[in-house]
Amino acid sequence: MSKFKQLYKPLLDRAQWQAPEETAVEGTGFGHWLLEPDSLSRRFQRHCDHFTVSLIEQSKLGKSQLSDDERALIGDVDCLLRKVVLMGDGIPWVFARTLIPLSTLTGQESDLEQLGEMPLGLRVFTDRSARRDALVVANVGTYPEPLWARRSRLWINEKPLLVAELFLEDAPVYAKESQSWN
Ligand SMILES: C=C(O[C@@H]1C=C(C(=O)O)C=C[C@H]1O)C(=O)O
Repeated sequence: MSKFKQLYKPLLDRAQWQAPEETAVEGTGFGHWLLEPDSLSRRFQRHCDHFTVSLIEQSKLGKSQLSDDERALIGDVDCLLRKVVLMGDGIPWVFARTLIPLSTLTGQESDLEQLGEMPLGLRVFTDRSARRDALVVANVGTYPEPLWARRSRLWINEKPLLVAELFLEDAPVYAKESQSWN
């Protein structure tokens, strides 16, 4: 099992998700990253010379293994599970876990199963129908070091997928300059 899965999946599993307005993230430097409505991948590309995705795992997840939260957001459906690490200039920035209902992997979206190390967001957000909702955030760090995560539902051609992202220690979201609006 990769160190990323061993280290980071438990952190996402125990996240106590909150709506952004219930937290103090809005208007902060890191908040602009956590609340990014467009593609995070596109934003990361602007903050490094070489943005890459490393595929950690891709497998089928039976509907019985969904959490109640997940089931409420994407339905009681079998899914494709995709786990990746997003890297800027080779430095791990985000651990991401995505649930794509098999019913979303149909028609024009059947290619999502063969993404490999192509960033999911660059594929999804090229579609004019793409939108993000149900965004929640959580601090899964240990005081005084925050470690922020977010989860949101993406829609493409009115079909959902659920993305959870853990912003790792070296991500630009924690950089001093991110305190400015950008
Ligand atoms: C949804 C996006 O895609 C990003 C890339 C992912 C992947 O390649 O699996 C998963 C989550 C995101 O961090 C995005 O760019 O906003």
